[in-house]
Amino acid sequence: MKCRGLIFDLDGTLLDTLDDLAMAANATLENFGFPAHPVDAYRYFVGEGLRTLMQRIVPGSNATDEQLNEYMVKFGEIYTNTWNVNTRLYEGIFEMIASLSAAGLQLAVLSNKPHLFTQLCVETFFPEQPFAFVFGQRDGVAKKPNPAGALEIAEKMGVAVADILYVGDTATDMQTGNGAGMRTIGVEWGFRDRTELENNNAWKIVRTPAEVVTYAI
Ligand SMILES: O=C(O)COP(=O)(O)O
Repeated sequence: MKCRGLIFDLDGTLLDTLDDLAMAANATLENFGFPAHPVDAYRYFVGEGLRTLMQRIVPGSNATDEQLNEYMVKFGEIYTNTWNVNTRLYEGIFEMIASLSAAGLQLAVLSNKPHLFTQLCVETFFPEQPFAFVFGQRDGVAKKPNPAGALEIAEKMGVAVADILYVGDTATDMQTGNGAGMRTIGVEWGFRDRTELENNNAWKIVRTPAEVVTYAI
């Protein structure tokens, strides 16, 4: 075994959530009379949690906390009903998780998506519950790239950080894993490009989920 545990990012790594996130965010903008953004722009808007997403998509940069809270509530109302229209596992993810799980490795998800939506996504797409720990953004825990969530998972797994692979698709993910002292794997099928992963010191960069398995087992 080349590691004892793996932590996965969710949006852009396990699940292609881009269309549904963009649709709900644009519907939120429309609700408040703001212009929509092209779906591809959301590749860069998403990644630092829901509050930051709202800050990035509304015009100007002077929204108050109260306004941001209102936007977040509206987004939540919309996304609750529409999160699963086009969302799907990336090709090869199901098989990758099945192989890692069958090998007895401990698996976890760590996302900046709100915690309840993270749990909903994982429960829906992985009904066989291969992940021992599933954490989205939670009150009281610093979001990624702060390594707090990754370190908490390592402790709960009872595995040294050097024996954990952290897999994600963005600079934030590479910074999180590296900051926790884990080896980071950047995935090319996600929201961002290879250069971003290189510039943020990915230990390895992979083109397919099957390659992750070769670094793990
Ligand atoms: O919803 C977000 O902001 C990002 O979610 P992720 O951490 O799973 O990429």
